[in-house]
Amino acid sequence: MSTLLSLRDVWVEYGDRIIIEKLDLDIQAGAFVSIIGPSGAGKSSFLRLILGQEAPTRGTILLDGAPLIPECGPDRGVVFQRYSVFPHLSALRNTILGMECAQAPLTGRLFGAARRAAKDEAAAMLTAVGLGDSMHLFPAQMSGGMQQRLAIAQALVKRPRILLLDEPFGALDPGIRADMHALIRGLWRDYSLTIIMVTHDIREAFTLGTRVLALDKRRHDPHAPHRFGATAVYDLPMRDRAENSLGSEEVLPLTE
Ligand SMILES: Nc1ncnc2c1ncn2[C@@H]1O[C@H](COP(=O)(O)OP(=O)(O)OP(=O)(O)O)[C@@H](O)[C@H]1O
Repeated sequence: MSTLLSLRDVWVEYGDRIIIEKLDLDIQAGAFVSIIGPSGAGKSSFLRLILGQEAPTRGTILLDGAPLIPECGPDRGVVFQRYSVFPHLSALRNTILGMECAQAPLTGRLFGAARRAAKDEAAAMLTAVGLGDSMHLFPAQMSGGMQQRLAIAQALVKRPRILLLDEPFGALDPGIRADMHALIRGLWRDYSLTIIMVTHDIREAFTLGTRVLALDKRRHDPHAPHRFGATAVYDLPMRDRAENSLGSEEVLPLTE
């Protein structure tokens, strides 16, 4: 597997607060990386760096060996725990909109053949996430799990290579979450994605990840809590992609 992302001596600081310090990391194409760590460790900040929403205060991030441009590119998609959709648009229109913004950034609209192609692709993606029968529903008519499926469809319809998940299943019931685990594993395999997922659920991290990274501070100063930042304190290889894919239909019960 080739190296997709390289972080070298990456620091994130807000004023005099050090959030991430000296992070050195290589992420291989096709990996499913779970990120765990205590609240405030900088997990979401880490995702924002990869998404290009923020630039590191110091250090370099390379994507395919070239410096990552600090702007959200179409090669990276993201799904958050709390998902905001356009309430006045159906699932299908919400999904098409994602493509319109990517393909026609100036007008935000596609026309003619391009629009028909976008509609077909959006419909195929909604079917892939299990919303084939719900394309015409509005968000208010959908359950939390269905809305997260829609969020995943919106992210994937732009065909990103990297999918960033920020506690995507945290607000869902355990049963629904298990279904979502099977779904995300299948999509990861079928679309040859590289996934980086932040989760507070240790079991979820170990069940899904080919690699589990724990972000935390190595050093604490009780008098100056922000003097030291978090880094990768554990980096655990779990299993390879083939092994992980084998279990994609298996739904593990979650105990909470
Ligand atoms: N734009 C910002 N300006 C100042 N401080 C920030 C900013 N963004 C994040 N922080 C601080 O950085 C720290 C890390 O935040 P982050 O959201 O990355 O942590 P996290 O590990 O994802 O936390 P949680 O698990 O609670 O979601 C927090 O103390 C937060 O207050």
